Amino acid sequence: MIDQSMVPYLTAIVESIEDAVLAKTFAGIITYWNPGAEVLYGYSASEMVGRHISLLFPAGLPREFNAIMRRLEHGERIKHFETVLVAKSGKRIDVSLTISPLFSRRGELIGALTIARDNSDRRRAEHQLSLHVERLALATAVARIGVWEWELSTDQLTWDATMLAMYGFEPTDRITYENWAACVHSEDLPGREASLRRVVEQNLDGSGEFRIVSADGGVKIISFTERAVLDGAANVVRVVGVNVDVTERRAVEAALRKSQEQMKYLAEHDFLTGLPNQRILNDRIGQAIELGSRTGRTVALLFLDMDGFKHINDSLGHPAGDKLIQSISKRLLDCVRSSDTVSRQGGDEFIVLLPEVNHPEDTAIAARRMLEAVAAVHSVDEHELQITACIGISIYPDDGLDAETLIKNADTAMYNAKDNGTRGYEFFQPAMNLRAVERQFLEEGMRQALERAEFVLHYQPKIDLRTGAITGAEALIRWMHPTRGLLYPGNFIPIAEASGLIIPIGAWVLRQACIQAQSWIGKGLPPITMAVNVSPVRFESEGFLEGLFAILNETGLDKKSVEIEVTETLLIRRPELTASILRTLRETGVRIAMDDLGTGYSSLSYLHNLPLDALKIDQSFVRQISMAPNQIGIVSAIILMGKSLNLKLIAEGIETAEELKFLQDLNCDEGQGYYFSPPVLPEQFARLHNTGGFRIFGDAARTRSPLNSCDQIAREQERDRRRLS
Ligand SMILES: Nc1nc2c(ncn2[C@@H]2O[C@@H]3COP(=O)(O)O[C@H]4[C@@H](O)[C@H](n5cnc6c(=O)[nH]c(N)nc65)O[C@@H]4COP(=O)(O)O[C@H]3[C@H]2O)c(=O)[nH]1
Repeated sequence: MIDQSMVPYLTAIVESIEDAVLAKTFAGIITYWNPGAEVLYGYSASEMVGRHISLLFPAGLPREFNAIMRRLEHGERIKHFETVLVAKSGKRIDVSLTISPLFSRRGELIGALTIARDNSDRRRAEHQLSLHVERLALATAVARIGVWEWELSTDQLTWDATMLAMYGFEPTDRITYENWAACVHSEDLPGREASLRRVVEQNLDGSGEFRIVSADGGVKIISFTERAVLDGAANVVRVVGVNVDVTERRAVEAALRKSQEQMKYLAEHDFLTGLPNQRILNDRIGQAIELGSRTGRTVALLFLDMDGFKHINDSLGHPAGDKLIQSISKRLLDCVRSSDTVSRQGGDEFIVLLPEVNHPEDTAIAARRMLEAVAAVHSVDEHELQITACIGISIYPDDGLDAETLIKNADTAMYNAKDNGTRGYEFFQPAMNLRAVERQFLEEGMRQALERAEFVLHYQPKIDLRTGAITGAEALIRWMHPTRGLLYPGNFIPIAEASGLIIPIGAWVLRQACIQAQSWIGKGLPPITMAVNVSPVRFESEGFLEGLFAILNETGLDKKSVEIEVTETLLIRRPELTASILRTLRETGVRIAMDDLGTGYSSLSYLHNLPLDALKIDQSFVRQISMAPNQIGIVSAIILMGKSLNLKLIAEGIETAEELKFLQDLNCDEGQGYYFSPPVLPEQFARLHNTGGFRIFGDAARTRSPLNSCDQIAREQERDRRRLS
């Protein structure tokens, strides 16, 4: 029994605790309601005392109520009965109830005392936990993370559904260590078992990758992590682990790696030939220089450029041009060692790096080998193509200490090789740089020379070698350079050709020559043929014919009075195109002369296929008449062949009476040369023409030039020329 004196204290305790305390009769009528109950349920004591407890029940009496009452009748105390009650606000509250029976003095059950504790927070926490667990399960399923446990005491393996699916097991299959081991790739099993041993025996975490082989032979790559679970005495009792199927990820990574490698390759190699590009070449030159500076070895750089590649590309199309470049690149690779680098600079340019050269002269051997390899016939589609190349060579350390200088100097040497055109390769010499600067200077000047009217034409008479009459004039360009004085074509035409400036310059020459011829006719001079040199570059340029006809129409000169002098190189480079352009020209009446005959490499035999009017015998052959009489057979042969093709023969550069006599004897039709007159200004030419030409006697030795000053002019020009070259 409770000491009555304690009642106030007990009441104070019950009134002050946070838990809800209520007393009710056996019939369920509330007889006591503490402040904690007011807070929990929202009802005040006055509202609840005398009311039935079922007011708090969500939907009538809970099923367990009667059972609880029975247990209370037996004097049992109900602990932690969890249920849901409804507060005044209608909110459902999770509560944990402790219900104690209340007996009368006579021991009859008269009611119950209930202590309710708000369980909402704990429930929420539990709910959150179960959500986490669910999410984790979902995440492991989505991420295809398989989870497993190995209970060491029972040797029981537990796998989740992802694990089973990963290994191809059915949910009903019994998983044993042996089943698992049978799935592991035989090469990886020892490693896996060692890892498990380390976990079990040494409590060391394991992780890594291994392969499993499915029943159909498919291989999966599995990433694993495993760890020991310890008991209170730090003994390993369980091993838990996760498996992730990373097969696809590894495949994607491999594909990504491959595409990155491909991108790197493309960034460093020429797409057409697969050769290293400029970037890699620069690196390799840098490495070679570094090595060379330590070992004292020389490094050689060969700059190759194809001759006339553009024409092959234009006439046969880019696909054929590309195949030719590929064929050339293979040949070049065959010429060098694996330690050498062949790189393509774009277009038809290649650079070959020989990182270790004992003697610079050895490079000449390599260069000759490359020239031969390039020159051999290339089979491209149905075509048998031939192409030549020029090579410029620079040597480290003599010609430069860095990649840029070495490349620039090899390039300069290559241009010199093109100009000299004999061996096909040239070693760089410092003087070449001066020439390159000079070329640059002239090219820049030439760009303005047309506008500033710095070009002039001189005219050299062509003479009928039987009568001495002037039959024509050859227009020859000169450049009145503002600081250098009079420049001859040899000084600037090659630069104009290389830069393309020859196209406007050539058009100017033609227009000027036609205007001059018209002007002479206007002054009453007998009509003559006006010969104009046409550079191969211009001849092959787009719109050449249209431009030429436009000028002829514009100036009104009779087409039959115009003679185009073309060189043999055209025939070698693009025989079909050349023949077709020449035919069109010829049909309109324009005359065509083949210049510099015999200086190129063409076979004379195909000349009969071309629509020619005249052959010009180069002055080097004419010179042989007086300088090497034993070799004059070739002049006779050219004349005889020309005659047989019904072509007019014009000898160039006649300087002596002896040469003239010889040519006359061979029935050469026409000639020009200092013996008669050098190229002269238009007024001088008009005066010459006015006199009716030259008196030619049967005895050539007595032939006289009508212009006393001719010898003088020729001498002065020769002097100028020597001074300039
Ligand atoms: N030693 C010697 N030389 C003689 C004699 N008679 C004439 N010559 C020179 O020989 C060259 C003949 O011209 P080419 O063979 O057409 O050779 C020309 C031609 O290929 C080219 N050329 C000249 N003018 C033009 C032009 O307007 N356009 C183009 N594309 N080329 C031109 O420049 C070359 C050189 O022209 P030039 O310096 O004017 O030199 C001219 C002329 O002055 C002689 O008896 N002895």
